[in-house]
Amino acid sequence: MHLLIPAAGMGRRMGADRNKVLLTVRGRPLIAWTLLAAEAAQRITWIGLIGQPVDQALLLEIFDSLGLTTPVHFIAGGDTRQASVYNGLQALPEEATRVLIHDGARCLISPDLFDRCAAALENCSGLIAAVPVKDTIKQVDRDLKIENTPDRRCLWAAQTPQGFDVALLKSCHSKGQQLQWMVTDDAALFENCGLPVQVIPGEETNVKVTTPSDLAIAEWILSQRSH
Ligand SMILES: Nc1ccn([C@@H]2O[C@H](COP(=O)(O)OP(=O)(O)OP(=O)(O)O)[C@@H](O)[C@H]2O)c(=O)n1
Ligand SMILES: C[C@](O)(CO)[C@H](O)COP(=O)(O)O
Repeated sequence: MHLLIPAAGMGRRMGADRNKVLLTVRGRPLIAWTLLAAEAAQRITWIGLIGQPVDQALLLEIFDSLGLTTPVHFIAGGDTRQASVYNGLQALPEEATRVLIHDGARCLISPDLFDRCAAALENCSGLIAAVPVKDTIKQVDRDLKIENTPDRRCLWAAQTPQGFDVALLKSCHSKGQQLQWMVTDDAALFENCGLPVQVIPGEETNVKVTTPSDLAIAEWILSQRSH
């Protein structure tokens, strides 16, 4: 299975002086943990690491230091996650018919979740990992007045990996560019095109490291694994 790892963000909400995937967690750059999980997965055979050109040398140094056996290719990212994934899709080998897309910032993923998503993608053209929400979710208006409380039984928090038929996803991304859709995950492009997306149970620990408190959470989770 081909895997694209978007890792070309700026980490604004982290407030760090560099791309947050380069920050150290339990002695390793955050992105190293993501790459190691992909390496340990049985079904990942190719990795496209999408990064900003300014980070290329350091990212290449990191995956060289890991001694990965899975082929890893650097792909230049874009100004948004959507643009970065678009670039990644253009860089896929011709033989790639299915692709998993996993946030570099979700460094706590287990190899098993990669493999479960890859296996499930053999039976559908679009899927996401997700977990049921635990909080009651409120939809609010611009004045933060509650407008609606959706039925929690129908609410799942989208994670990554997200997996798709490559030709269909390329078509949805192109339509999104033409119609100027701005989405925060690739599944939304599929949905906007009226294509089905299946939810696969994700992992509570598959958090997206976004703010400083997430770094502390990642440190703790990784410390529990090394016991
Ligand atoms: N132009 C971008 C923006 C984001 N990402 C990647 O998409 C994933 C999810 O994005 P997010 O957590 O929002 O990362 P940042 O955009 O770096 O964070 P922020 O929004 O706080 O700046 C991350 O692995 C990030 O590196 C990317 O490849 N290209
Ligand atoms: C793709 C994603 O991780 C699903 O929850 C999320 O939408 C990424 O959002 P971000 O703002 O780019 O971190």
